[in-house]
Amino acid sequence: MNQAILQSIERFFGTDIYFPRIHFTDILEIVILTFLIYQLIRWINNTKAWMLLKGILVLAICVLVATILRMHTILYLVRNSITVMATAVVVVFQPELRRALEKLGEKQFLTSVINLDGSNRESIRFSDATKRDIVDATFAMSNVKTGALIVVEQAIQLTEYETTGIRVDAAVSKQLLLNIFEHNTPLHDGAVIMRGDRIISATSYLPLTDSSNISKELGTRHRAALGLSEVSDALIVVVSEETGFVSVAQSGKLDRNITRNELEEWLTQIQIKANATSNWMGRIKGRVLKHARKDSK
Ligand SMILES: Nc1ncnc2c1ncn2[C@@H]1O[C@H](COP(=O)(O)OP(=O)(O)OP(=O)(O)O)[C@@H](O)[C@H]1O
Repeated sequence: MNQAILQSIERFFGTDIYFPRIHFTDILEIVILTFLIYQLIRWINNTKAWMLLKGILVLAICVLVATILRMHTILYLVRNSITVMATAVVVVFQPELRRALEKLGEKQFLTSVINLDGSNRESIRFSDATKRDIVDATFAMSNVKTGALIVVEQAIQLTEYETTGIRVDAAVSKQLLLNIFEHNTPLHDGAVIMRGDRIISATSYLPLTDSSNISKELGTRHRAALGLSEVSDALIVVVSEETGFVSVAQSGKLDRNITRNELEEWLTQIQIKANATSNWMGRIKGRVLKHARKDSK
């Protein structure tokens, strides 16, 4: 039957049709390539590389036109300046390239897929009481226009940012958050980092985004929130000192001027995600332990 279909297709196209055999490794290769291309497109979209890509496209069109019209001098110049241009691209995009390599080096890229160091997933879950405290404190500060920057850590550990601030290690409460961000107190500057139900640090310094998409009216507090969201999976809550508006940054995007219900929704989403990861890791750990026990008998 299949042979008959193949023959009629061959007759239709008037040529031999060759269907290669597909192996498991081919499928794996397709999956890996799809994942890498997707990550590359996301990276290009979130950085200045998008502008570079547009520049390269314009240049490619110019070269094509020059080739069609046989403009030899232009083609000669393009041929001879390719090495210089490639070096210039590396120099101009050095911060982006460094960040991409750092991401790989710090295992953040891999830990976002699997937990390599076996760190306790449960520790990143937070309770409903913590969620309520964050929302209450955020909107209490919003009402009186107290600036705040709250980082809710997820799967990627933020140790390098935690160490730029002052260690707190205290249970989350609305009162503590209000106290930390109170004007003219030693801990009010910078960001608070939360892990699970605990505040682990205050006055932490976060990396600033250099994205040109962010509104000009937003200053460094919002730039810091967006910057951290570009290099980690954390959820960052910002209260503007100028307007009292509450915004949330995640995955390189800033959701501005959100309501109380929307903040609750954002926090519930990551709570659900943390639970799912924890259950998934728990199941794998359970199976590994079961096998280990069986082997030792
Ligand atoms: N890199 C950073 N990491 C953590 N916190 C930062 C960072 N940069 C600035 N901040 C915090 O932001 C404050 C300055 O906010 P700024 O007025 O520049 O920002 P903004 O986005 O306009 O916010 P606002 O609307 O609250 O004024 C600083 O006092 C500091 O607490």
